Amino acid sequence: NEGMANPKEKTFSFVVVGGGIAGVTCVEQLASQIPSADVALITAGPHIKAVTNYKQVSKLLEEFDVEECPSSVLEEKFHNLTVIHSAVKSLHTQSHTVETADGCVFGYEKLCICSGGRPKLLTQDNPNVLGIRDTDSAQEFQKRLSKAKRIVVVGNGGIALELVYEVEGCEVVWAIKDKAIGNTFFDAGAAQFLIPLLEADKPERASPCKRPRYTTEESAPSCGSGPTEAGSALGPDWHEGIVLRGAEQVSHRVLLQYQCEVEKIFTSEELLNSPQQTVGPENGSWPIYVQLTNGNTFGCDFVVSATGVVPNTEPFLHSNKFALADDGGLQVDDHMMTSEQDVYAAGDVCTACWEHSPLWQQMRLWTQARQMGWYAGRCMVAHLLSEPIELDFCFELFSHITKFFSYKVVLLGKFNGQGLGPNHELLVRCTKGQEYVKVVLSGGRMVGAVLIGETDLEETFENLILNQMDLTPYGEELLNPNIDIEDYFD
Ligand SMILES: Cc1cc2nc3c(=O)[nH]c(=O)nc-3n(C[C@H](O)[C@H](O)[C@H](O)COP(=O)(O)OP(=O)(O)OC[C@H]3O[C@@H](n4cnc5c(N)ncnc54)[C@H](O)[C@@H]3O)c2cc1C
Ligand SMILES: NC(=O)C1=CN([C@@H]2O[C@H](COP(=O)(O)OP(=O)(O)OC[C@H]3O[C@@H](n4cnc5c(N)ncnc54)[C@H](OP(=O)(O)O)[C@@H]3O)[C@@H](O)[C@H]2O)C=CC1
Repeated sequence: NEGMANPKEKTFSFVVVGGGIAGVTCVEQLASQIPSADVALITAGPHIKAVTNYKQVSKLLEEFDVEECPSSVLEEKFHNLTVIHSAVKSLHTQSHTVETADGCVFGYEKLCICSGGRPKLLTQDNPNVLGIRDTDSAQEFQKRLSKAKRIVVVGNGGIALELVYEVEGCEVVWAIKDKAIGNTFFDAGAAQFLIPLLEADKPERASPCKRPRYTTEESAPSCGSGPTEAGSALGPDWHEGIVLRGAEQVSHRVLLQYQCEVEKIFTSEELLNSPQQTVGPENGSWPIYVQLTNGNTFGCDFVVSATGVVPNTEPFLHSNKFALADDGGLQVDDHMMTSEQDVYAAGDVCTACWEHSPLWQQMRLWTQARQMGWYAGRCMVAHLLSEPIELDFCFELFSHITKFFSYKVVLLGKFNGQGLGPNHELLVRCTKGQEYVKVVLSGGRMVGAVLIGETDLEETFENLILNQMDLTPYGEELLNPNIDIEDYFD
């Protein structure tokens, strides 16, 4: 048995792998619910992520800040917790042990894998194609941007939306596959509402920079050595603590390239060696060139591949038989259990494979990482104590609060009509520069909503979605701004 090659350092009741929001929330549950149980958090990065200023906005909507802090903060809070800073190299489910990069072996009764994800880059090993995930990659991006005149951003999800709005002083060529911006979060109508903000100069910030939340200056104690391991994912407002400014004296300059993908990425040397290449007027003067499928080629300082995440599963797969989902995540059931005995998973690394509520879908977000970590911890405790446990209420309805282009954005349920086919109708109310409200109705009942701006509708709409009331009699009055909708349904 490979796992027994090294002597076991210690056996814990619970071991959690990963110091991101899923792992830390899981550990907090475990350590607080059974104070007599030995709990270990094994994490590759030097810091851990902690949820602060948690606020329950409504039944399901939640808001919180995330702080990167030394693990001692957690150990001081929970005396039954040990934090081990080393990457898990292998897992041996037969012997219930994990082995870390520095050769230590730890036993577990129950294990939760919360190893997150990493950027799904367009190309690997190209120093001019960057992904943004953790503090180090954000700092590298910031450093490269400060000298850049033009960058190409590829992808149409969360990171791209944030970057194209936040980056100043640098031309941004934004290449997206779709007809409208922000396909993972909203539809063409919402995109139309937001587009003018990309064309205008950015308003001056009242307070230019908040306290930087993400720093790697102080090094945390580690039981391992070797190259820096990937840290936890960034999260809400990550860009507020750092200056995202290029080398030019401009505010926004975004050149959108719709409905295209990257055909080829090549260097100026490759360009000179293939004279048939058709490129723009700056032929040869950029470190890297991106040829798009729409026939346009752009020279740039570097490319940001904001093209999604891949679950971090590798160290756990070797010699185990984990069932994987199509997106590469560890399949988990409605108790956050993987296909291997006594092994649970939560956060970006897992794929929720239970039969979902008709109003919920998985998205790899802070909120879901926190909810899954919390629920996985509760399940692990319940199973250890042989107690029953039911799927948590938070998985009834998808809910997310975030900010794009400085607007508050609330997403509820099937906000983009996901999976509903043509069998749904939309009601939209839009006031340019102020708010965009979209409601998705199916069979006369509200199944989703997108709220951009200070609409104050989230709680009422959440209730209407949860209680599945037939709204047919109200018709378009539902969005009549002259009616106080809360009174309407009292
Ligand atoms: C730039 C950016 C902005 C984002 N903005 C938002 C936002 O505004 N709102 C939102 O809801 N979500 C946002 N997200 C998504 C959110 O950050 C993630 O969904 C969430 O952090 C996932 O948490 P996690 O704990 O599953 O994984 P992670 O945070 O990735 O943590 C994984 C942990 O596992 C550790 N690890 C990995 N492999 C090993 C190993 N082999 N051994 C030991 N430890 C290991 C890592 O060091 C890390 O500590 C953003 C993501 C990025 C990259
Ligand atoms: N405010 C928030 O809530 C934020 C959340 N995040 C989260 O962080 C994680 C990482 O963000 P991000 O990288 O933006 O991931 P997302 O999953 O949000 O978006 C990825 C985007 O890239 C597109 N894409 C995928 N492959 C290619 C390709 N080969 N060529 C061109 N486009 C491609 C996808 O299109 P398609 O879907 O059609 O494949 C999609 O538009 C996500 O989990 C995201 O939810 C990040 C920032 C902010």
